Amino acid sequence: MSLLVAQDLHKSFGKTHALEGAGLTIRAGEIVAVMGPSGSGKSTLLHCIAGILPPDSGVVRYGDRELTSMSDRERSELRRTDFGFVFQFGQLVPELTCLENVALPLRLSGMKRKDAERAAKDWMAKLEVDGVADQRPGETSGGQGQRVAIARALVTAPKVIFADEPTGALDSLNGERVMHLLTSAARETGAAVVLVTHEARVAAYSDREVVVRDGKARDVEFVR
Ligand SMILES: Nc1ncnc2c1ncn2[C@@H]1O[C@H](COP(=O)(O)OP(=O)(O)OP(=O)(O)O)[C@@H](O)[C@H]1O
Repeated sequence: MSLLVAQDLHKSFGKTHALEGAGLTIRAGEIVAVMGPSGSGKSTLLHCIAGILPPDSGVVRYGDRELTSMSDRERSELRRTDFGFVFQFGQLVPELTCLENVALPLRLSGMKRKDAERAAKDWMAKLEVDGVADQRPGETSGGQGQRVAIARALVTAPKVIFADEPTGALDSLNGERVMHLLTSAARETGAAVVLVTHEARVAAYSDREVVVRDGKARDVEFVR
């Protein structure tokens, strides 16, 4: 079943045509790697399909709803309820402890502190970072920080996790560990993962690869 469908996306930044007719289909629960050379438009595509960046033209559908015709407010609400995000540098709130960071999305949706922190602790244990619960992000290693960020992305049980170079700042051993934990957690919850990477080693964790060249995405059916 198609969960997220993007058709004929165009996006320019001044004279730079980042996307020129890109399309993509993500099915429920699948892990898709978006690959391609630097500057080909991978991040722009991810931001457009995740409702972070409005395309200049083209359509993005999520289930039976059209992201591209929603108001900013509806799109933010959808991102909060249905999507999770992991970026290259975790993007945790530095003033909060790791536990508070993971609990934050639940607190923002109105959950009581105690319940939110209990759920956050469970996810931190699954990602093997419960040991840094009381530390601030600046006091953890890069790999721990990324695993905390993944716990935060998963805590709301999103339908889709968008990950942009989640292992980009890690050494290969930590990168493998993060990918293993991210993909097994996603498989456990049934979340789809859209993973931007330029590393074949990272893409090897996906079910399927999509290659972006010159702002156009081409599906490569490659089921492992
Ligand atoms: N906010 C922006 N302002 C101006 N130009 C941008 C912006 N974001 C992206 N671009 C340009 O759009 C093109 C596509 O960028 P994008 O970041 O999507 O590529 P990418 O494939 O993710 O690259 P990389 O692998 O290097 O991260 C590039 O030429 C980039 O310079």
